[in-house]
Amino acid sequence: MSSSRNNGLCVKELEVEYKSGELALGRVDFTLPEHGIYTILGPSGSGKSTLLRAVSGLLLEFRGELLFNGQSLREQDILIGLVPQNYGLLPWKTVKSNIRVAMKIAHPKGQDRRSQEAQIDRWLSAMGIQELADRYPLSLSGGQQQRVAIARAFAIMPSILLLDEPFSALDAITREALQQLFLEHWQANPTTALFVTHDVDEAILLGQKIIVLPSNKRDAPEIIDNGTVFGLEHGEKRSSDAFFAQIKRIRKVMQAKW
Ligand SMILES: Nc1ncnc2c1ncn2[C@@H]1O[C@H](COP(=O)(O)OP(=O)(O)OP(=O)(O)O)[C@@H](O)[C@H]1O
Repeated sequence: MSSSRNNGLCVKELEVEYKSGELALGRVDFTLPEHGIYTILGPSGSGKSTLLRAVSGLLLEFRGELLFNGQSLREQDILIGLVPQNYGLLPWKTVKSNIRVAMKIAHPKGQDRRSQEAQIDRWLSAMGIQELADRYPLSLSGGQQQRVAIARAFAIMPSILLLDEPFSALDAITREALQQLFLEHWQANPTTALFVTHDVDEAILLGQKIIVLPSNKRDAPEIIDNGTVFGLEHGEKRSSDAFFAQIKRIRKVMQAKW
């Protein structure tokens, strides 16, 4: 069971049906290697958030199996970070306290107070939001709240990081800057990441593979290898031939399956 083939997050024949009988997520099968990053594209309602909720442990009823490094995900003490669509910040806590609380929950016997505070400051500054440390979430713009949510997700150092359209509220320039920032931090602090997006460019820029969910949940998802683009310098990806070839390929899949 410990062969390298099994290393990472294995999503095996996962299917989710709500009590109403509605299929929320058609069958999905993939293995995301440890410290790898896959992006997930799909039309509205195709089950992208449902997939993340099942992996995160928020959704307990599903068919299929979730394994991490060859063993059931639920039976292991694995730290999973989730950046939900609505950021999930506690409105009654300041930015700094939001991160502090998450770190305390994630690592109850963790660092002493001084190194914890230094760690929080490091993440706030990495996300360019140190001046917001004492503000409350509701006084921040959507983009600022997204930065806090991402800083918090990285600060707890999860083994698995799940991101549900984390850059959706951002203008194009800020979005590009945060994509680069996100990749830099993911490379420096490797974690196994699933990144949901509506944006085809973003899926190609950030994923080693791209999982395209179909609108008909009886159809199989398409899993597209994106190693050629992913291996390029981030700043060179958008202008590469490989990037344009991927856009064409994904558009074809979207025309057939959306
Ligand atoms: N709690 C629930 N009870 C019943 N059905 C649900 C529930 N949550 C989601 N669904 C249904 O499951 C399906 C998948 O929803 P999900 O939110 O995962 O889609 P999505 O791809 O993330 O959509 P979007 O891109 O709009 O965020 C939808 O048809 C939705 O209506």
